[in-house]
Amino acid sequence: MIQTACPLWHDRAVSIRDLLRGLPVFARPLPRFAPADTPGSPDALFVSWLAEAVDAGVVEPHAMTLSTVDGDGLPDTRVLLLKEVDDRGWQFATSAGSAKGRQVAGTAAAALGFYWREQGRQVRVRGTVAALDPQTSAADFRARPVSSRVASLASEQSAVLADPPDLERALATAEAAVAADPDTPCADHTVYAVTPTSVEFWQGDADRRHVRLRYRRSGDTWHKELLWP
Ligand SMILES: Cc1cc2nc3c(=O)[nH]c(=O)nc-3n(C[C@H](O)[C@H](O)[C@H](O)COP(=O)(O)O)c2cc1C
Repeated sequence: MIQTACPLWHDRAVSIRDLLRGLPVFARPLPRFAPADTPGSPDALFVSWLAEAVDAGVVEPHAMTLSTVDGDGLPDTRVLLLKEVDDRGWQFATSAGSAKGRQVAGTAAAALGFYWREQGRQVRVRGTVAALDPQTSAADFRARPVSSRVASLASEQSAVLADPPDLERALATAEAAVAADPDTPCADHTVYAVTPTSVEFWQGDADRRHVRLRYRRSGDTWHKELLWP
């Protein structure tokens, strides 16, 4: 049985429901968003929002949820880091053999979600997803810090870890391999790109007059539309 030092919730005087209802939301100064002044493509607006998030001190503004669909049609989601946004799409790096890697190999569709809470901003990206060329993945792997390369080489990401010492042994083996040859490649490490078909920018407002702007792609053209909050 797993022992836990966490205090049990029912030792507290307040119910979870009451605690949740009492939590404030958007109770801070939030930026204004004028959809009329936005660029023609969502990438340009995303990059400018990202820069504003960095300037505002948002913690890990490049952390995003990646949602995928498994072979039974069941959605799955997890947090990843955004690696790049360019004309190849919105990129992330992971193990092709992981759960998400297998899911996108089966269903090439994905959604990304960003939440910059300090600014009350959300960005949603929906589209198709594909692995980039192996050279891009290899270059991305080489550019990672040693500890990240060792971790990737050692990991059978998402497989069941039946015996925790297996992980220590795999890390020691990977560490030795990288020490012997710093350019040890990792065939499993893959950069994927999401090609968006729609991108929504959402600016929260304390009075619930949230502003939503969606870009929808039709062929090579982006159309912009406002959505009811
Ligand atoms: C802030 C944050 C950043 C993360 N970045 C990555 C990442 O860039 N790549 C990755 O494979 N996993 C990353 N993870 C771990 C994933 O959330 C996830 O646990 C892992 O990729 C296995 O997912 P899967 O079993 O659905 O394939 C990150 C987790 C957090 C909380």
